Amino acid sequence: MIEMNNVHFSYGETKALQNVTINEKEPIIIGLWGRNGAGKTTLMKLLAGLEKPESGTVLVNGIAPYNYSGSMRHVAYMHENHPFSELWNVSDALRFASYFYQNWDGELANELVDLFELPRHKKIRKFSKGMQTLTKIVIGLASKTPVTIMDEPTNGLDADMRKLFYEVLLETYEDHPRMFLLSTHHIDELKPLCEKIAIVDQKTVIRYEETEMLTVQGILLTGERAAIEELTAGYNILEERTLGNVVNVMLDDSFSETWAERAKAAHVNIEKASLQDYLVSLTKNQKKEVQQ
Ligand SMILES: Nc1ncnc2c1ncn2[C@@H]1O[C@H](COP(=O)(O)OP(=O)(O)OP(=O)(O)O)[C@@H](O)[C@H]1O
Repeated sequence: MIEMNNVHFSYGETKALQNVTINEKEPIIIGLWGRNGAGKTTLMKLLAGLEKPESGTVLVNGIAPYNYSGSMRHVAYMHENHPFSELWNVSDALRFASYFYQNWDGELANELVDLFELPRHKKIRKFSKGMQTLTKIVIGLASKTPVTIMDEPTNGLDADMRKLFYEVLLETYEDHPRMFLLSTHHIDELKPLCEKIAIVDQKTVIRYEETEMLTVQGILLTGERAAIEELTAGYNILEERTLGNVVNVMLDDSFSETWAERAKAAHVNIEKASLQDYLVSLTKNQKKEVQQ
């Protein structure tokens, strides 16, 4: 479904992606996580055919999307600044989308507009940020394109609407399995939906793994310095904080029963770090290593 091999891309003199390789054949939901400026948007633009790779190959559903007029049959990209015309209301946007997307599901689009309570005749440019996001969600889901890419799909949504979005995404995915690539800065909320997660950092994809494998990573240990040092000798410490006599560290290892027992025996408090905290520490750490 998506293939990126040794892809490099620059905006003029600014290198945005280097040596990116990510391949996925299955129609699964993928989370795309990275810090600001990591390269997520550029990666999505390359997959959507909005930019041409400087070198390397980009294929979506077997086609090279750049400059290919039929690319919208294969890939839909709902980006942050979606180009809604100033004149368009929701009905206009849905009508235009129905011309572009071969598998367009008008019935689903109308159901979602009602579900999200979007006013059909108000100009989209006058919508709140959350309402604009919901309009893009309607188009992305109803497009039923084999690869649907959504940039920060929960941007501006309140907690209720985020929940509703997760529910309808899963429902439409179950009815019509296809690939979704969803970028986010906040992985903990999105991770129950995602079978795999790609982590973009320092202009490349540093990890692409099953969500299940990633979520066990990251151990928080709190206790006296001597006990912590003995327990963690030989392990990769991602972050360390000292509060008087007490040290708190995050280890780059899988949380397990064995670790829980070792910590208990050493009178050290142990917790599983959240995936978000683990990824933030992991990518901070890589930054330090690069700067050295
Ligand atoms: N149009 C552009 N012209 C020049 N440089 C750009 C342009 N767009 C992005 N960049 C640079 O490319 C790099 C990757 O940016 P990109 O927008 O892909 O990151 P991102 O992970 O999507 O960031 P964010 O989470 O902040 O949206 C950054 O260094 C950014 O400054």
